[in-house]
Amino acid sequence: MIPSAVHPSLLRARHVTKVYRGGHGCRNVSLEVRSGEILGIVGESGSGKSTLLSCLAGRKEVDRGSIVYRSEKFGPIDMAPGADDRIAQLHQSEIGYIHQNPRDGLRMSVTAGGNIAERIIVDGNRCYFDIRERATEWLCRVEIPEGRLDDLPAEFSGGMLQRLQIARNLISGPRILFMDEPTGGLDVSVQARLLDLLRGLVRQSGIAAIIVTHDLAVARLLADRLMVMQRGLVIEEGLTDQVLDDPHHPYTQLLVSSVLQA
Ligand SMILES: Nc1ncnc2c1ncn2[C@@H]1O[C@H](COP(=O)(O)OP(=O)(O)OP(=O)(O)O)[C@@H](O)[C@H]1O
Repeated sequence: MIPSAVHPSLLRARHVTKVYRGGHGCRNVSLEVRSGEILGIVGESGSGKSTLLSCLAGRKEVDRGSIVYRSEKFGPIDMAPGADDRIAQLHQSEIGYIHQNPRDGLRMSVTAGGNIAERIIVDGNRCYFDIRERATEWLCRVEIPEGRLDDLPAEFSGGMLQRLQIARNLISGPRILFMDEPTGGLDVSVQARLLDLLRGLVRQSGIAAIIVTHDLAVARLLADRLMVMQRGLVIEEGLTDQVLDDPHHPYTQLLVSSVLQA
């Protein structure tokens, strides 16, 4: 049962721990995210960022701790997988999840338009012209030519696939967006355009977001606050500029200086 006390945060995690057979996933992580706030989670490969993100989004079971999302429709929801069958509904409406590999977040056998429209169809919209119009509008917002509406994603470049995944997630007006290395695996120039686009869309809509990245430049551009992870633990957190310009923990200092030297 979720305590009935009302708290202003959209997402609240307490002492989240996920340990794999082979070792650490994430340990004892507590955080809060409020509406309109972008939290960055940074750290080297294997530090536990993706594990934490999956747990927070209710996609992975935790061994210990609690995660509560304050839904607009349902009120406080325990995000432990299986704890509440409304989590699946939230993933079609109030919650968005951007995978590093867009193929994991798209239906590759369905047209671009079908991919984008899925959430509004699930939401009950049955008007063909309206659905097509909104899908076209979102295709244009993510800078994909509207003539590609009926193409299959397999015919798209990596950057376009990622933009399609973003449109698919944002069309339902989610309140919180989880992003796992959204620009990973893309060329630098494609990355830069995608980041600009993401920043604009997230800021315009005022939604909360949690972005996992190993790239401090991405974190600097998108995040208001940062958490730095090492071996499953959060070792430093604060406002993004504060953490990156004046890192206190030796590991954060090393991360920042390795970028400066690159
Ligand atoms: N399904 C799994 N089974 C066992 N161990 C796992 C699993 N997923 C992740 N791990 C281990 O947990 C640790 C944290 O991995 P995780 O993928 O969360 O880190 P990360 O910071 O996101 O790294 P990357 O940026 O490389 O994805 C690593 O040691 C990893 O090998």
